[in-house]
Amino acid sequence: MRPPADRRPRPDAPRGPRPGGGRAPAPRRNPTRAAALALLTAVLDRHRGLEEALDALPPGEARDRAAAHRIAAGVLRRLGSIDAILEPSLRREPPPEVRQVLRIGAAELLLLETPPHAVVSSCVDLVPRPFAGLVNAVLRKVAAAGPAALEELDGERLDTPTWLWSAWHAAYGPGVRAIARAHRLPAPLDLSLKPGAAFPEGAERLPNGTARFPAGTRITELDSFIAGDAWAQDAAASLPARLLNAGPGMSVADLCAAPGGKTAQLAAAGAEVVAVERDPTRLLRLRENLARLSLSAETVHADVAQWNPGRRFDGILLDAPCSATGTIRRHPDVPHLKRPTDIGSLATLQRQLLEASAKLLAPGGRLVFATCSLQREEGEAQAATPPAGLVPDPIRAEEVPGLEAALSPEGWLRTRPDLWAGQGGMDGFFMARFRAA
Ligand SMILES: C[S@@+](CC[C@H](N)C(=O)[O-])C[C@H]1O[C@@H](n2cnc3c(N)ncnc32)[C@H](O)[C@@H]1O
Repeated sequence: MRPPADRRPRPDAPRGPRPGGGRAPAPRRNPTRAAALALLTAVLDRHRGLEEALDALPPGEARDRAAAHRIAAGVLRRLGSIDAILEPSLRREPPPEVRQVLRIGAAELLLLETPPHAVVSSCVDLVPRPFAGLVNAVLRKVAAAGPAALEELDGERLDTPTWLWSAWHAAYGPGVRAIARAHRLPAPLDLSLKPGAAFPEGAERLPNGTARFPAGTRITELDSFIAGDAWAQDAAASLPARLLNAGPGMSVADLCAAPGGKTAQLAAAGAEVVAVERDPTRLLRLRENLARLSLSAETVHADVAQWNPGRRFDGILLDAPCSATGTIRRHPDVPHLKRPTDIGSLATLQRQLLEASAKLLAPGGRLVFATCSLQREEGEAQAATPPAGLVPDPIRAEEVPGLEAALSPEGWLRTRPDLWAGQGGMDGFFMARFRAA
């Protein structure tokens, strides 16, 4: 089907000195697409995080930010496929800004199915004049091919960087395809609730108690959030804190704690919690989150590797910094920002933090180690050699209803984005539990 005729002046028509004198006015840049361009340039050309890039957008209407995020996230999720579709139309590599605009146009035409007349001319208006004709011609071709063009590609493979595909194939075999497929969709909104809080209307109750809303739900409009009864936390992210079985009379150190989802769970369970975080801005956010929920915990600004509180704890939760490859559904910039070499240095840091944490555990106490990574170096390989003084305390099937298949023979829990696929999946986490010897 041919795209409908565009009544605007042809974008490649000369714009400049006009017969009557003076220059043609510069085309008005569509604010949503201009913002999407800023986001993609930040992530793909400057290697900045998508959230950080969103925060750096000039104050504009919320609608533009949300729509720009939707477009940019679509491009990041399907980057390999989009580039494969653009490739035959590009004789040479265009400047980065022009490539990003082409990707925006292609994502809108193929993924969001925005009508071509709304996409093509406003993408043309975003690029320098010499590239107007190219963008117009390429996007018209993409529009003519339509979304069916995507179906002819091996999108799962194309949209996954090779180093991640190889690592996941080695770890999960054919499961790599299901993981890659899960990364195409935005994650639902999951809420954890304070004990005794009413289950929110309209939410789906998952086997672990999480209240799940469809992707795109605005948390700030939900009654349980407004009432301070709930916080955003992926179903898988709610599991590590539960494995400590914390309650009144138990002292727990939540190490690497911000923004505090797990601190909130531990405090809500009645434990005496000390939350330790190295990043002062994130620590501030943790305090704000606890205040919003009317929960209390001691908060400490410290590097866990150096922290010496002069006491030991009955429970320790180490939710260690990691590559976050388990959260790609929520953070589609991750595959484009992380490098294979990051995994080794993060694994070294996790080891150091695990060794330091083990020294803080009271005799008989329990330690849970967790990362939101799908990489074995940041999970199974760490747990296979516990620090001195710790022995394995295998997680039992009855502790993780609905996730029995995710338990390894060693009693470690490995969640993946393709688990509970029919209900919207979950983040990829690794969890192992130990006891002080
Ligand atoms: C995976 S996030 C923690 C998420 C948190 N547990 C929650 O549930 O909301 C890791 C956190 O560790 C912090 N961090 C990284 N290295 C640290 C260190 N050496 N000491 C303390 N905190 C650290 C990061 O700033 C980040 O906030």
